[in-house]
This record gives sequence, structure tokens and C-alpha cells, in this order.
Amino acid sequence: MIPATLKTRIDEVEGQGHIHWAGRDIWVANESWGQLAISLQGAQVLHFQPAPDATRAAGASPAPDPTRAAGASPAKATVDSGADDPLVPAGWLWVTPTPQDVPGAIRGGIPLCWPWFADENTADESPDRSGPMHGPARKADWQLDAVDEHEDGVEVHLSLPQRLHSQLHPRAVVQANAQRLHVELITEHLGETPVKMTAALHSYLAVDQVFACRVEGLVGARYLDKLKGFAESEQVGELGVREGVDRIYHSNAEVVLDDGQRRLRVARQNSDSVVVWNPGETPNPDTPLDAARRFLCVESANTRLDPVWLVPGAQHMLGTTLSLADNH
Ligand SMILES: O=P(O)(O)OC[C@H]1O[C@@H](O)[C@H](O)[C@@H](O)[C@@H]1O
Repeated sequence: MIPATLKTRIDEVEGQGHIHWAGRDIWVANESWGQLAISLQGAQVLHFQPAPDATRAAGASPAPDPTRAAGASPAKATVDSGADDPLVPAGWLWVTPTPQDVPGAIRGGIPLCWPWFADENTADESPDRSGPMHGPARKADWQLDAVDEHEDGVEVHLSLPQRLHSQLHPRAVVQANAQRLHVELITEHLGETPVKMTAALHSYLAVDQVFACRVEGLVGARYLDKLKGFAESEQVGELGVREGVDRIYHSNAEVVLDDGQRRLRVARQNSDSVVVWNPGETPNPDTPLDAARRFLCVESANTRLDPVWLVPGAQHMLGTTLSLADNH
């Protein structure tokens, strides 16, 4: 579910190319296996949409997608999102219809939070540890290093041309094909002393209605409830989202997000924290309330529950893989 103007520009690309949207340089693939768009600000995947024929062949039965069913013509079906640029129900990710100007971050897609999650400020080298929420990497300009063919899709490599930390340096790899989207955030330690970091792949997943969603796979997991001062609880039964939610689950389990229309599997690599977040009645100023009902973040993360100590010469890969889950 992304803004109509973004979807139209992606549809206009034949093969691979760059578009300009909301003041950002965005790399796009629009190929027979599907569509992928990555903003070079933040190396942020903004859109992923497998071709409908290919997902049927994989044995799943996704909900019909009106913007692709008509043959990938410019999006027509729109969702009232309370903004001039309506959302269209395209793909697995959500992007706000009213993005902040650069140098602000775009809320949506898969922001890379690095080298800390939220306001934990691990690996924050500013004198008073007052660095930005979710770290500086999501607002920085990344560069596209390479695009390879990969499993009938693409593999995209991105890196940061400048240093954001004296010892740690990140790069990103995005793989997309007709069956899945896979994102890796790789951190290399180039310095001399151990460093503690946290991070997140802050995935904004498009849903039909957030307060009708179920997140399966967390039964029995302990979690910190950020809306209750980080009170610790145990998940009883599957999680049904019925109001704003902001929880860090201590779990390495694969979860399935079921919105009644689509069952999306969220697998994670080297992540013992899964963050489930929607702002409920109090979204950020860049997110109209109607639009906020259309996403649930299910984030592959390393948080205060499982921080990473990186030693000199070591590297850490935080990953997430999205694919369709079988219907019950
Ligand atoms: O608005 P941002 O900076 O993208 O972050 C949004 C949310 O991100 C989530 O990961 C956090 O758990 C929330 O506490 C936070 O509000």
C-alpha cells in the first residue's frame, strides 16, 4: 500500500532505472518477477510486489491486487488515506502518503535503524548520547554498488560512502524475486575496541485494517510493553491487534501476520527481538490517521533484550525474509 504517485512512477519504469519521488532518488526494478523500489536515502526498500502469476505458481493464494490485475497499468483503485495523494493497495509494504521533506526520513517501507534501535542510543558517539531516534543511517545518503541477477530476481548491494561511526560500518543487501523479499543489514567492525550496538529492520507491512490483524507465533514469549513503561509480560494466546501496540518480544520465532486478506510470513535472521508497533490514535504528524490504520510494523531487531557486542574484525548480519504463508 503506497502513494498513488509513487506507484505510477514505478509502473512507468521498463526493466531497471531510477525515479525521483518526494525529493528522493529511488532505484526501481519493474520486471516479469515483480517490482522493487529502494530509496537511496537510508537504503530503504519502499515497495515490493511479486507478480501475481508467479505467487499463484508458488501455491499460495494472495488476495487479488487491483493495481496488477489490470496488467500493471497505472494504479486506479485507491484507499482514502486522508491525504491528497491516496494510497493504492499495491504490494506488501506501506509508505505514508505525506512523507517528510529531506533530510527527514520517509515513514514506511523498511527503514534501516542503525547503530541503535529507537532511543537506546547504543554505539552513539555524540558527547551527550543525543543522537536521533533509530540512529543516523536511515536519513543518510547511501550508494548503489551493484545489481546482480539472483534466483530469477535481483540482488542489490548498497553501502554508505561516509562514516557514521568511528569503528562500525554498515552495508545492505536486498534480494527480491517472485516468492520473497529478503533484506540484510551487515555491520563490519573496522576498529580496535569492542562496541555494543542494536539495530532494526523497521518493516512497515501493509494490512487491510490494523485492528483486525493477528500475529501468530509468539504464544508464550516474554515481551516488554513500551506503552506500559516497559512492563514485562508473557504472550497468552496469539496476538490480536485491537488498539495501538508497541512491544518488544524476546523471541527468535518466525511469525505470520494475518490481516484476513493475506498471510505474510516474517522470518528473521540473527534477531532475538521482534518489535510489533502501530501508533493507534496518535500517529506521527507525517501520518494521517486513516493511513495509519493500514500498516503494522513487525520488525526484525536487536534491542536491549539482545544487543550485539561486536569485536574488532567481526561482522554481524541482521536479516528479515518476507514470503506468503499457506492459508489454513
Ligand atoms: O517514528 P519512528 O521514529 O519511525 O519510530 C516509530 C516507532 O518505532 C518502533 O520501532 C518503536 O518501538 C516505537 O516506540 C516508535 O514510536
